[in-house]
Order: sequence, then C-alpha cells, then structure tokens
Amino acid sequence: MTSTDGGFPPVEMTLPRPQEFHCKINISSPDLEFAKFQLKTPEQVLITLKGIPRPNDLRSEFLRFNPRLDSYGGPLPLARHIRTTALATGTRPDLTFTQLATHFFVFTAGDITTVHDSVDYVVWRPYCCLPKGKSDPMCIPQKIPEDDPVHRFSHIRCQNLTRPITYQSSGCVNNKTLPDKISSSTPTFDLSIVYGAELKEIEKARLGTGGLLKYEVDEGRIYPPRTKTLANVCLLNQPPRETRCHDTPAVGANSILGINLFAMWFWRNHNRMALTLAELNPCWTDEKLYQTARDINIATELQLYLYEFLPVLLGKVNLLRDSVISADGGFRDMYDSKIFPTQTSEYPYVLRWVHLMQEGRLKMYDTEGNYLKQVPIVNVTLRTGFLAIDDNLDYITQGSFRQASGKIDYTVDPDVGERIFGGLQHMSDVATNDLAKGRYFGFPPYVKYRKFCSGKTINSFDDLTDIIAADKLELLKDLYRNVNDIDLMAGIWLEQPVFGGFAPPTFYCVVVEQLLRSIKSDRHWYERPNRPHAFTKEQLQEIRKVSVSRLLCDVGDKVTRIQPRGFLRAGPAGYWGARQTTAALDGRHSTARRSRLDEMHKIAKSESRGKKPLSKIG
Ligand code: HEM
Repeated sequence: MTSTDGGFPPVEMTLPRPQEFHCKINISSPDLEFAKFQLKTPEQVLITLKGIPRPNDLRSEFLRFNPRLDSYGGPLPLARHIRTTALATGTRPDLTFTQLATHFFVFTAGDITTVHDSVDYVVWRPYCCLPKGKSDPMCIPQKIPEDDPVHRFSHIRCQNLTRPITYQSSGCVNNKTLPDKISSSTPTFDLSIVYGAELKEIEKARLGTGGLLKYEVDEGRIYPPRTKTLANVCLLNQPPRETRCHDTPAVGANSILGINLFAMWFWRNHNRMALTLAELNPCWTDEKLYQTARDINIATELQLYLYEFLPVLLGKVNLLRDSVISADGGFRDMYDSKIFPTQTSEYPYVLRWVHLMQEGRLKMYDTEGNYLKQVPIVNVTLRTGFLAIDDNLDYITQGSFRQASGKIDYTVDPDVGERIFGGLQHMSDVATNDLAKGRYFGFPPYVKYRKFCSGKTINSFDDLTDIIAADKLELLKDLYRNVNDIDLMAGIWLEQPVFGGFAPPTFYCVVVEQLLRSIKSDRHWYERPNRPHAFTKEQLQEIRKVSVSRLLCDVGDKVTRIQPRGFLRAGPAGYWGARQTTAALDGRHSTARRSRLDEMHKIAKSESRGKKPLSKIG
C-alpha cells in the first residue's frame, strides 16, 4: 500500500498558481533598475556559484531535470535511506541557541524563498503516491524502503513530493535554458517577506498617512490586518475560534511559525519607527516617513543577521577574516556594479541544513518563566489563528527566548523527520526532501563543492578525513559506492563544524559566498555611505546598537525581562557556549584545536581593535 495524502478536504488557495505567476517583475525595491534582475536570463542563471564548472554530462541531466546517475551508471541510493542512515532521530536541547535563533533564521530564509513548491505537493498535487501520480511528470514520489527504521512498522512506502517549479516550467523563460527555481521573493535581503515583492501589494498594505502600515488592535495586541474571508492561506486554522490570518503583501508571512512571528514583529517595528520619525520630523510626508521607516527596518534585519546571529553560528573571527562583517563598525562600501544581485541556487538549498537544529516542541512560558504547555511546532504552520487565542502569542514569545533550539549534533527531531506538515500530509520527512531536491536542482556532487570551497581535489573517501569524522565517513562509505557520488546535502550533514562556529564548512562556504555577493551587489546596502538617502554616520551607529532582545522589548508581547542576547540561552551556557563553541566544550575538538580556537578569539579581539590583520585560519 502507499501513503495517500489525498484524504484531506480540498482547500482554496489565494496563492497564484505557477501559470498565473507569469514572469512578474518585482518592483518593491526603491527603483526598477535594481529590481529588474529578479528575472534571470539563461546566462545569468549560469552564474550560479560562479567558479564551479558544471560538467557537460551533468548539465544535460540538469536540462532534463532528472537526478544524475552514480559513477557506475546506476541510480543513486534512495534519499530516505541516506537520511535515516546518516542522521539519528531524537531530541536534544542545544546549550547555546534559543528557539528565537531558529525562528529568526527561517525568517531570513523566507526573505528570499518561496512557498510554491510546498504548496504544489500539499495542495495542487497531493496524489504523487497514487496511480494518478504516475502520469504527472511533476511528481517525484520518494520511496520508503521496506526496512525503514520507522516505517517497517507502518504501511507507508511512499512520500509525496513534486519537482521544483522553475521559471522554465512556469513558462517565464525558454524551457531549453537551465532550469532555475522560481521565487516569489526578491533576491535581495530587503524584508520582502514583510513588504512583499510587488509595488501594488505594498501600496494596499499602507495606511496612507504617517508612513504607517495598516494595522488592527485585537485584545490589546497589534497585528497586521486580517484577511477578509476564511478562504486563505492559513489552512490549519481551527475555526470557529482560530480565524486570524494576515492580509500581508507576502503570503509566506503566514507560514512557518518563526516567519509568522518575525513578520509580525517587523510589521510593528515599521510602525514604531514611522511614529517616532513623525514626532521628530512633523513636516515629513507620508511617503518620506514610510520609506525611511522601511529603510531602518531592513537595516535592522541585516544588522541582526550579520552581526548578532551569524557570528555565533559561523564564527565571528571567520566572518571578519572573510570580510562579511566589518571590524570597526563604521561605514563600508563594497558595492561592485558588475556583480549581479541574485541568490545562488545553492544558498537557500544549504539553508535546509538548519532543519537539523529545529526543535519540534514549541514550549510556552509565562512572563515569570514558568512553563505552561507545549504543542508540536509542525502543528502551527499555516495557522496564524492559533497565535491570537488563549494568550498564545505572549506565551510563545516568552518561550522563544527561554527554550533551547535543537542541538546541532547530526540528529533530526522526530516531528521534523516524519511529519513536517503536521496534519497536512500523512507523512513527510523534510530532511529526505532536502536531500532529494538537491538532485532535482541538478547540483554537482559534494566533492565539487569541496573543491570550490577548499581548492582541494577529493579523490577518495579518505581525502575527507580533515572535514568528516571517521565514524561518519564509514556511513558515507556504506551509502555511496564512490566518493564522487556523495550528494551535497549528505556531505554537509556529516561534516564537523567550522572552527569557532557551529555550522559545517561547506554550509559556511556557500553562505559566505552568497552574503558577499549580496553585500557587493546591493547598491542600497545599509552600510554604504554613497547610496541614495544613506544613513549618516551617527544613524549607522544607532543601527549597530540593535539587538533581537531590544526588538522584542520594543514590539514583542509582554516582554519586560529578557537576556541581553536573545538568540543565546540565558546564563553561562549561552554566553560561554557562544564564545568558545560547545563543540569545543563537549570534546568534539581536540585540545590542539581548542587552543587554536583560543588563538582565534585573540586574533578576533585584536582585529576588532584594528591592530593586526587577520591571518588565514583553518
Ligand atoms: C518549524 C520549523 C520548520 C518547518 C515546519 C519547515 C518546513 C519546511 C518545508 C515543508 C520545506 C519544503 C520542503 C520541500 O518541499 O522541499 C522547507 C524548506 C525550506 N526550509 Fe524549512 N522548516 C522549518 C524550519 C526551518 C528553518 C529554521 C530554516 C532556517 C533557515 C528553514 C529553511 C528552509 C529553506 C531555506 C527551505 C527551502 C525553501 C525553498 O527552496 O524555497 N526551515 N521547510
């Protein structure tokens, strides 16, 4: 028998179907010249991770959009088999990060991604495991092996999944060109998850006075306006009590809990900014107040991402070395008009690694820190209405900075690994999808990325020992017949963390490549002194002071006390964990490596005082 996800009632969607998605140009950025790049020409698509040659054979696979074969001409191992072999299932709290960190990370991912692919198999093609799926070329059902550790005991032998929707399959771009996944978000970090990607949408969301966005007050809490009908994207709302769903320019703002929370907080923050600016500048027009508040809001997101969150995940010293962050806090101008403002296909892809640090239980606390209750986090996706009842929003907010994230330890939470869509799919393992989707994006094997990142050619499994621990290498040898067959995601899953941080080195490499591309290609980048309406030096210094805890005190619900660094656990664990990395503390690094970490921290300190140039590390 196969799993049947067709048993759910038909649902109405407001999301445009791919046919209607047709080649829209994003014009929410301050000028069209900047925004027109959202539509890529085939040549531009080829820029993806510039430097990695796509071998011809791979390229033709890519064109057909089918997974490559292994080195011996056979099929690659089943994605679910790789996932259940490579990763353990379980829950362990992290000592460093809070849930707020993963909420924020998924929010920043939402700024550049789209929900179309998920909607495709959940709503439009729920039948890929049924006979009907056989005749639909978009279906790529994932086989569950007979000896699956979980489903050997169930009847489920198939997981519903569809191919990525591309600009080519949507008819936007000639389908003889390289397939490129569509995105309804803008490719720049510009809070398009809050402001949307289309001018007319954001115009609808503006109040028209004081630079404000429309808002509603409900039981003393401020929300974005609600949708007018119940036929909306909040598919898991449980009426009659749960009816709230936000009529925001980006539908993604109602999706995964973390996105939902931060979209609300940034919505409120916009209005807080606009009100403050209006008080200080009574003569300013609605337009000027709106644009300035938006600019500050975007700068706030970027400051939190680059300077508060990523330095802990990726290692501050590494980001300084690679010029992702500035050492002195002043202006910096890395703009290069020759660099194309786009996202590589790999950037959102590798972000999926973060699913491993997603905690499945959503714990709620009162303002005194007393534990109250919990729900599976996967049950509150597409369910904005849940936040607006029983003071849940207050309790979830409190929980966000009290509860640990999932530990970064080669483990996937049981809910994330079995039922990522809560009640919307019979069974869905997002980690299996993460691996499988890489094949349908046509990515080269993992070793090519190692070459790109380290310059080293990998000829055998043993060439990976400096980056993958011996026991994990054993797993890879069991799974793949040849080192050249390893999937990108499988390699990333099993790497040891980067020195001074928590993320795998290949993840680090792809993320940093993207961030530099974003900083250099965005002429509205907030740290630039030479852009239209640039911040003054003093204004930039104020932006530098933002913190996620400050944001929550300003716009969160009933946040009166919070640790200074809300992405990190309160107390010594969060503080020391972040400084020395728990990886070092729990023995994953040898004494030699630990002293290297200490050395790195010393270098970072002297660098931030501007005294000594950074040497190349690791
Ligand atoms: C409750 C937590 C989360 C849920 C329920 C969730 C769910 C999902 C689902 C269902 C998909 C689509 C999988 C597919 O069809 O291939 C997805 C993709 C993705 N997720 Fe998560 N996720 C969560 C947390 C996170 C976090 C913390 C991040 C952090 C970066 C993240 C980043 C991504 C990215 C970048 C994608 C790909 C999106 C795209 O390609 O357009 N997710 N997630």
